[in-house]
Amino acid sequence: MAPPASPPLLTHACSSPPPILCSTSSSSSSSKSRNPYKVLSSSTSLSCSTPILFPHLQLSHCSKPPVVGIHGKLNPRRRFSLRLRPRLRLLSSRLKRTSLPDLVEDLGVALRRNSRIITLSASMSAVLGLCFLFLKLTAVPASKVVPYSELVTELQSGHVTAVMFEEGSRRIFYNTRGDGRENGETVVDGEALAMEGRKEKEKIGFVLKWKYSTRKIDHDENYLLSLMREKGVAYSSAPQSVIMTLRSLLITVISLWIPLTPLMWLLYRQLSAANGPAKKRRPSNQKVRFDDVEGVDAAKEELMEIVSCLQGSINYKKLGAKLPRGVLLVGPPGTGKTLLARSVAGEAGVPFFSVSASEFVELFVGRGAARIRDLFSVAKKCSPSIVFIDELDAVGGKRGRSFNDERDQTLNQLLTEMDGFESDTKVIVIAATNRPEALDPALCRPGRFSRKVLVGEPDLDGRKRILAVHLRGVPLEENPEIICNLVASLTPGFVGADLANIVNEAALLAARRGGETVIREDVMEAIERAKFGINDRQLTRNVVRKGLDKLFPWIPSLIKRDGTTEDGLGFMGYQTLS
Ligand SMILES: Nc1ncnc2c1ncn2[C@@H]1O[C@H](COP(=O)(O)OP(=O)(O)OP(=O)(O)O)[C@@H](O)[C@H]1O
Repeated sequence: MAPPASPPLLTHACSSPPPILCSTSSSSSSSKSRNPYKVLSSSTSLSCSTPILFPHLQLSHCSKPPVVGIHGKLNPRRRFSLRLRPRLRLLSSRLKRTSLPDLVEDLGVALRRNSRIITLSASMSAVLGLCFLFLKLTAVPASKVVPYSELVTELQSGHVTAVMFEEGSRRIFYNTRGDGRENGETVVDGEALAMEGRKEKEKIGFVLKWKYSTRKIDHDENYLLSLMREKGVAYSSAPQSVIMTLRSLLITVISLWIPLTPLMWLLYRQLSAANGPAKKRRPSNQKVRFDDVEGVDAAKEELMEIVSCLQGSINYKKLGAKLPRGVLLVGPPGTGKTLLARSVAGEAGVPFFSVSASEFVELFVGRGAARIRDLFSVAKKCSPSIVFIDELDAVGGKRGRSFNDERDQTLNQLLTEMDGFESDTKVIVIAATNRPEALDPALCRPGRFSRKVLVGEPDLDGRKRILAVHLRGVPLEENPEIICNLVASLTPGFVGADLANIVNEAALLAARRGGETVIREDVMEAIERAKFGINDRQLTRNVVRKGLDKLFPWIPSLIKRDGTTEDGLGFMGYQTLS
């Protein structure tokens, strides 16, 4: 990737040294011409004139030199700088490079991709906006809340003109002389409106007209009523208006739901993820054929028979036979079990449902079983079809070994589903595992995974044929057959995945070289990489000596500089012939 063109180049020393990409003046001209950016090791120090690329990387990793103030004190302001200027410059340079139509197009693509999230957020915002509008429109100036004793005092002094008890709550509203409502007109108006049950809007006006409110004290009603009768105060009771009830309900809901929303969202995600695979599971059109899988002839033959049964070229029903319900592919990793299953689907031309057993491992008890149910119901609808379960041991382990109830339930569901096929339902379950010994015996009984197919490591001939498959699209300098023979002879014990990787590595090495074809050296280097890994460090005697010295510093050097031990033996303690 080309580095950004215009970000400013910062120049300062770097005291903490994580490797960063930068150009250094110390690099030799030859290496510079090939790779202008090199990784700085901890020993490489940057001079003040060292231009540093990607300032954000550098700044986040390196501590700046302390900025010393006039009195020799550290200037803390500089240390916590947000480094806005370089960031703004970077942003503006990027903006300059992008045109308006591009931006509009990008925006359109982003909107289309996230249309579900956008619709959800828009509707949530609209609902919240409506709630807010409702609360705003129905907001009324609240009556002044006073202590109960004040109401009693005002009643005793004869200042109270009218009292109203709110039904279904403990609130008491009242007005006093001298607050503009003493002539009783408005109060009576409000009371009258409430009593007559007129429109809700007018009822709000009723609440507005009460200047004070207080909370009722239990067992004091009799005293309060006698006091009001004695003073000749008009008193009444009224229910809370519908709008006010709605309002308080809404406030309660919002105040409860807003903190709960993140939790609900997490729960929703978990549940929807649980439903995901069944929803998403669509029969895939397999392009893999039996020709693409080599070196596992016995397994191929077994599976070819199933394909013939599915296609109807073998009339197994005539002799009273039943189609095998399950085929278990057993073998070491990378031998082509998944590839074989895909080729079965490709050859049979039937829908293929591929799933990894770990997808059924769920947090909530019963979710894994539900997924299995969904998967099989879809597969049955699309029959004849093939269900492929990779790494079956993730759910098919022996039951009752742990307290993992969820896994046991999932396995029970799988057993039930495999039992539940009617004899004419053409759904074949192919499963793959590297650990057949870990499987529950119930899975392997006849009627479920009755057919076990061993997919083993390929022999010399198998390796040659696998290589030929993977070298089909690779331009080689030499005859492919020679390369196949060479690689196959050098890679005993390698499985299909290893061989595919060698071919890929060789092609990558050729591309790195800038070559048009893959040459023998690329292939040899790829084999070396596959066998020994990528490591520049040669295991010389010196390196071994240093390593041993580091591990056992208290022991006097076991190996001399010439590679022999004190007693003249080789460094591993053996007398060598050389
Ligand atoms: N017999 C083979 N013929 C051709 N290619 C093979 C063969 N075996 C493996 N490969 C290559 O290796 C890749 C990985 O193989 P695959 O996923 O089928 O292995 P697996 O046995 O299912 O491994 P695991 O048990 O780890 O899931 C395949 O995509 C294919 O490119």
